[in-house]
Amino acid sequence: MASYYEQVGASTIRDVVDRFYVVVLDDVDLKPYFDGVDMARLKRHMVMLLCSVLGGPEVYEGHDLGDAHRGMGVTGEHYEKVGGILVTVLREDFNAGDDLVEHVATVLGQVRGAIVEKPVGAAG
Ligand code: HEM
Repeated sequence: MASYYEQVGASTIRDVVDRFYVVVLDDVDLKPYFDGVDMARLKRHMVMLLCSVLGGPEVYEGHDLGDAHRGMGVTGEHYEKVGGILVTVLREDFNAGDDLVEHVATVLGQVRGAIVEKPVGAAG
């Protein structure tokens, strides 16, 4: 059976990532995290990561996700928001099927612990 990557194609994955960051940066709570960030590089790394998560041949060459987000103080609430944006973009803007969306949601659950530094509702 064709991998999700083969079904979707690398060029669509690039479009998904472009759209994803448009929505993320449009959110007043999320935007400040990305001040001064090299977005071209970030998008390139996110595309590689998403391609490999979907079964493509790309090898993720960015930092380990824990290292990449260390010190940012990403809250659980903001994590759910970002993950929710990715899922919504896939489902609503790109008509991704349930299987693909569920696979991505599973991976989001697996990497959450590496990225979130503050539990939901924690002060500060
Ligand atoms: C939802 C799951 C997430 C995934 C899969 C993810 C993935 C990534 C990847 C692949 C990078 C690039 C690392 C590198 O270039 O070496 C990155 C960087 C970054 N992420 Fe995330 N991320 C997630 C959630 C978040 C959240 C919730 C926030 C903040 C609210 C966030 C903020 C950032 C920022 C600001 C950078 C840039 C770091 C820098 O270049 O200095 N990420 N992320």
